[in-house]
Amino acid sequence: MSGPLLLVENLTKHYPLGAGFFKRPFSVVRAVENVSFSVDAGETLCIVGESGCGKSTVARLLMRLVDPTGGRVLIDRTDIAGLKKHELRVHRRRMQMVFQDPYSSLNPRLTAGQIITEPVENFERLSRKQRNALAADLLQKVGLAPEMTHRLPSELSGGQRQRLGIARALSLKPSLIIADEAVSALDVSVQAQILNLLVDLQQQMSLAFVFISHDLGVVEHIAHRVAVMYLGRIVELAPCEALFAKPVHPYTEALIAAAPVPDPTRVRLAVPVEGEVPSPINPPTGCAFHPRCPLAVERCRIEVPPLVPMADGRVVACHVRAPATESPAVAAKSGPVANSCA
Ligand SMILES: Nc1ncnc2c1ncn2[C@@H]1O[C@H](COP(=O)(O)OP(=O)(O)OP(=O)(O)O)[C@@H](O)[C@H]1O
Repeated sequence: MSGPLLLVENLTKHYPLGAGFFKRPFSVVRAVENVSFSVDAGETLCIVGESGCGKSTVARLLMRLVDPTGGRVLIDRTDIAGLKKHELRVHRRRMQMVFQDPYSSLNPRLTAGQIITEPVENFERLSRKQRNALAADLLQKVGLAPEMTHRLPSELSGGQRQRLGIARALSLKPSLIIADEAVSALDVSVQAQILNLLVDLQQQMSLAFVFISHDLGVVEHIAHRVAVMYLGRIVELAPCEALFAKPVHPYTEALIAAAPVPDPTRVRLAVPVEGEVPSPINPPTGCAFHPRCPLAVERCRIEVPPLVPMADGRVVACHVRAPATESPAVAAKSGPVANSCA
């Protein structure tokens, strides 16, 4: 098959707030604005950004758990907006979701074996023998012992529960997994085990991931490419190594500067960004980052910067660092740092 597995074009989601005369909303939350990206088979795209920048809304739009205000999502060139209910159900086999909190997303009354075979049984009848064989295979794939099949979620550790969530997501043999803060609730050592598991599974099964996280340490471990979101928009999308070595957008630079640095030899970048993310109900004019940006000029207050392609394959929306009218090969002022991208 040619072309990307997932193609997202100008995706927009405005949530109406309240209802006045003629059911007109009082205002809207501009959760996602004109977001575009693609993901190839076997690739991991990470979406990062501070709380409230629209990451989870993108995940929900990809799964069509909410309908977009504008734009479209194509999986294998099929626009998911055009699918009827039964077609969507079949299509959803190809995309599965792994959630942040494996405890609340797993039915506490079902055993591990029932939890992981349930998605398949929604589509086809399985004999007891087939069910047991499927459960054993999936448990083994995610590094859990076959004896776990009779355990309830409450009898498992956080890491084991997340492995179970991953096994359930794998049961329908998807091409794409959307993981929303899938390791955020886990201890750092367990996080590393789950991330390594995801990378192994990706290699074995040519899985693609859209991996949503606010933790740059996690992102650096797993990403092939990274999309940085700020107040509903992508402000930089770059190959992982390039992004960590030389962030171009001042917001990306500030996020990396604010992240804990486990390696003391690693150079810290500029000063962390100060202040809060503005409200998506009444976002700033021009570049939404300008009130917090140390580089902001008059143009930033007036015009929304377009995403400009750079020479190294990234796109950046910044009037100062990637002006639309100038040569795209504008380099960030920060020096390179060591990194460990996937
Ligand atoms: N159903 C909804 N109705 C109204 N506003 C919503 C709804 N869901 C999300 N929002 C708003 O949309 C914005 C983006 O939320 P979203 O959950 O996508 O952000 P996020 O980056 O995933 O944040 P976090 O990391 O805290 O989960 C926020 O301002 C949020 O309050």
